[in-house]
Amino acid sequence: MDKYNESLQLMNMSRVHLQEIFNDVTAEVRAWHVSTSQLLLTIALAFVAHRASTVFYRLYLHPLSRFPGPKLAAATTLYRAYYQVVRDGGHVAQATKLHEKYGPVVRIAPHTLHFRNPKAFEDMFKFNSKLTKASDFYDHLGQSDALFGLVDEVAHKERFKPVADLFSRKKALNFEKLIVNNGNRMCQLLLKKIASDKKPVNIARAYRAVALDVIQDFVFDFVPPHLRGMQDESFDTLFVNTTWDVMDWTAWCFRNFPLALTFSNQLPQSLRRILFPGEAANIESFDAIYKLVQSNVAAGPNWQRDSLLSRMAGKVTMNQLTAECMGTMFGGVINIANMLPYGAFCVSRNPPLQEELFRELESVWLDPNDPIPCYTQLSQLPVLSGVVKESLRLMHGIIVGPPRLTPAEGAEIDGHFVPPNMIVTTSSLYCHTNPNVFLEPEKFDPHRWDNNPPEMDKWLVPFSKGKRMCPGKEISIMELFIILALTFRKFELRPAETTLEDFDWKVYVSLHFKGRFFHANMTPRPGVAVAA
Ligand code: HEM
Repeated sequence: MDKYNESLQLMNMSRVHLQEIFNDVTAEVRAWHVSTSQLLLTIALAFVAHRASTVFYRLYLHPLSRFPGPKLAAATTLYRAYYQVVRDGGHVAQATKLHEKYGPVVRIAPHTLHFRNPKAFEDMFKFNSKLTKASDFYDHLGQSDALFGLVDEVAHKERFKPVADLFSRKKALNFEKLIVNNGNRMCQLLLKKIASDKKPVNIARAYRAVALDVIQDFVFDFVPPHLRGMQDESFDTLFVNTTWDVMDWTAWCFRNFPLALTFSNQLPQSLRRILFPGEAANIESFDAIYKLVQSNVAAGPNWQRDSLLSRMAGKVTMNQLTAECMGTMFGGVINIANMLPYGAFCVSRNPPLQEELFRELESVWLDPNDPIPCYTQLSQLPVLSGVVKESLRLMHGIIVGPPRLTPAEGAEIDGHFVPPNMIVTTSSLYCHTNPNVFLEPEKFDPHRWDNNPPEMDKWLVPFSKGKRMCPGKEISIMELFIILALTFRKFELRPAETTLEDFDWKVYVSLHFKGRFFHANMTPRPGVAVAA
């Protein structure tokens, strides 16, 4: 609400300011005895001349003009905007097509080069890279003043300090109990649902809800029941819905046309829901998270547990704290809620693989009503490890790259010198589908990971690489192991009206499925008991 009022106030101030400028200009013009039509014509001609000279500069004189690519993309960002907004997150697919035509490096926007060779990923994200985050990408996500989007390395280091060891491997292991508790609750709710309703289960929704509750336990000190993901067996709750709904074309629209955001800010929420559904969901989440942060902070400093919020409260402003909590909450849900249903679908559509995984789990976990074996033991299981790695590989993590800015001295990327202050980008997609490393790369094949081939491990990069890689890697991998182990030890799944085409994706920050949520007929394995 504060954000809304602030924007309204800003708009009113700009309106008054514009009116004053208009009055001044009109008075000046009258003094010169120039007619309004003459003035408008002059302005229009000046505008056209300015645009034409900009296009000329970009095409023939710009530091990137020697790089190949469509002329339209070199001339205007509208080319990229078209694929992002109108073709609904289709720009990575288009960049891939452009690479087929123009080779491994393509100019996809006036100041941006897109690279395809995995070596470019290595050069951009190596630990000592001098490239920095490209701010416009993070600004439009509302993360410019949060860990995810802070460009300034010193400011980022300061912000990360209080939470650094919360993400460490040792602390991640302490977090295992919370993941197991949430996973057990998901299984109990699924059992209840199956017992009361013979229809296929929307397991994708259940996975989104469990991922949400796990990350909430990491981020907040406490979360009231009405904001949890797993309130009941419908898994149909505010954040379960908004973490899905925010991922639509509106984010790209506001990135390319910031005025659209100003316009959207003037609309009542009901109209915004129709015109800009993703942004409406964003506002709903922001307001709810802001209040949640406020109530958590008010309850401190006698925190119930060690959390991102308790570590940061008092060290940053309320707006910064809300952006941190929101960014980490969404980051912790969106990818895991892609990987779990995709991995579970690929296993369940392959009955011999499902049986093999079940037998492997049964060998270390004889009675399904006993507590799940510890993560260290699960992580030694080869079939389960292969399933987790294939889910990570084929869902790609943050598939957009994300974009980086070259330093003052320029940078060498995949053998090309890129001048200073240019944006360079690539995608984990090209590392994960490189046929020289992954034979038949499109195939979900957990056994390709038998014997842990180091070359394949090196190119598994959904969490990115280097000093700004994902600090939530350990927690995420542990979560995938535990939730998939619970699923396949306790249930047998058969896909219901879900096909591989439902997992076709478009691109926002991570990928977003175009089809229906994964539904499965779920049968409890023999001996699985519903808790009283
Ligand atoms: C499978 C799940 C996940 C994937 C694939 C993933 C992927 C990524 C990637 C690729 C980045 C780097 C983005 C960039 O370069 O701008 C990133 C950053 C980040 N991730 Fe994750 N993430 C996942 C889960 C999580 C979880 C569970 C948490 C929190 C517990 C988390 C917290 C963060 C934070 C705070 C950053 C910003 C790091 C920085 O710039 O300092 N992520 N994530």
